[in-house]
Amino acid sequence: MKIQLLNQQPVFKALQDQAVKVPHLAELFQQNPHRAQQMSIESAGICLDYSKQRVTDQVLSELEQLFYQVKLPQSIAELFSGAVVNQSENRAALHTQLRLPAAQQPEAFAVIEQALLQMEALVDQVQQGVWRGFSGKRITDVVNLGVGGSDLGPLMVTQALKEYAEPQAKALKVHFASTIDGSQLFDLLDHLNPETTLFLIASKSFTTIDTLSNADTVRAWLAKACPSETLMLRCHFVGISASADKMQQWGIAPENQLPFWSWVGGRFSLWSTVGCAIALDLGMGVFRQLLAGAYAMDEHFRTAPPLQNIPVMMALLGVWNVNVLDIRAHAILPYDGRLKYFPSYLEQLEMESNGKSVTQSGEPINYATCPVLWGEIGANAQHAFYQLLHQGTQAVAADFILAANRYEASQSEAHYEALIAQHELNIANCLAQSRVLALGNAAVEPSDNPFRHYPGNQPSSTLLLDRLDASTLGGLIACYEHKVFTQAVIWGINPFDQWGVELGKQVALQLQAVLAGKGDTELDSSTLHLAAQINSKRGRV
Ligand SMILES: O=P(O)(O)OC[C@H]1O[C@](O)(CO)[C@@H](O)[C@@H]1O
Repeated sequence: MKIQLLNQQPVFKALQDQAVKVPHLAELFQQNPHRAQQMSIESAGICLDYSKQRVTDQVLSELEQLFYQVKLPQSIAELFSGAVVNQSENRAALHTQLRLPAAQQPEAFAVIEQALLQMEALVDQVQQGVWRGFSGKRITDVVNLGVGGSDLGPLMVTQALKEYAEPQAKALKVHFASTIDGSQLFDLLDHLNPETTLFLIASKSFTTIDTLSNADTVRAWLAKACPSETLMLRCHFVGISASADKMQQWGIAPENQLPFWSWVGGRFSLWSTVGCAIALDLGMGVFRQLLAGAYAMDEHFRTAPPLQNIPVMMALLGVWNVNVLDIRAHAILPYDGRLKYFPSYLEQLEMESNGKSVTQSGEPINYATCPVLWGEIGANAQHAFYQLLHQGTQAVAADFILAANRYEASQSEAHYEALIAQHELNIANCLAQSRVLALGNAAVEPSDNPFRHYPGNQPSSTLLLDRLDASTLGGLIACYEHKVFTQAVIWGINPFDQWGVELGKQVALQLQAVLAGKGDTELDSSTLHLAAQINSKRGRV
């Protein structure tokens, strides 16, 4: 089927005509004192305030028309129904099915709850000390070996929700190692005890060299300490993958395998058994609350009208910024130290999904798709790259993410009041930054000094959470997943494949041979010269 391109949609020209008509944000706020109330949507413990986006009522009405012209209602229904939305790989993308409450799962998806129960049993055994290492000692440390979607989600969630860890999970330390160079393992293995460490090998394909090379390194490390290979494999490795065969070939027996399925995309997989590290670190109850929060957002996405729909509005505003206002950079700015890894998580979710330049059916696209997306804890980034946001030459859109409530559990602690004061300071900083970015200094604190000139008019949205907990975090992640899907439909691309990462993997294999002095020397002079220099510096000439 030929996809209709965004710039061929009837309303696109009208949207372009609006670009020059939208006044500066300072003026928009002056014109309408109720702008923020009118441009806020709330659902599942999350409020999206998009009043600091450069839109008028006319633009919103045209974006709403765009939603219907690209047939988003049908596409959303198809996504949830398990239609083949990933056409280049001929697959459904059913991450939403993973968070449907068990009571509502149709028979065909009974495997989801079965896999969760299997994961729960494993988590219980490890947390209760029933699962033991080869010498009979209880497991004290778990290391998740995975990369991309098999690492970033669990890493981000465990960091974000540490303070909600259930009592039985607290004794266990969960670590993550992803880097192909082995540097994380190099640091970790020095401190870990082979008798008491369990490794989760998480890889959807079970072919990813980054993860398998880390797995081989720990296997060698364990083999030195453990007298029996069978015992080592049984007591120290759990495989999490969509390929039972490949896990088996590596040496992981069926009883140590946690399954998931080809219809769960890697970067959408934290809701599956890939979330095992989350359940081990925080408890199965927390993991189920995360699923419930995501489900609440799924329902909101599926049913709310476009202009009242948080993910849809985030997507439409993103398209307006990228394709009409020509803003090609997007900063993710959580004002919360617990969301340290949220920007990296979204870098994969958004850029691996929508960093595409051909349509679902393979025709080239002649407009921009995913912007460059990056981020950092907002208050820290104020002391790093905010200078560019305020006074640089790039237009940048931003998402500010903030929890209204914080430090509620530790009221009896002596330092509680000081922490509350810090939270208020943090809130004030978040609000100050989005205000200055939007309005500039003319409307805030006028000055003739050119060094103190802030042009403003940098658009941003604020995602205000009631509090950051498992439920709102689940909703927040689902919200970005649905934003990504909505944008992909508007751009006419497939968000569920990632062919762009394949060629590099292939070429790395060739280069391994070149470095070993065996490969084809028909390479570009830069690569050849670098390889020769590296070999020479390593004394391998
Ligand atoms: O889970 P796997 O199969 O090891 O893949 C890890 C990651 O590698 C990628 O395929 C990209 O190389 C990601 O899409 C994926 O999340």
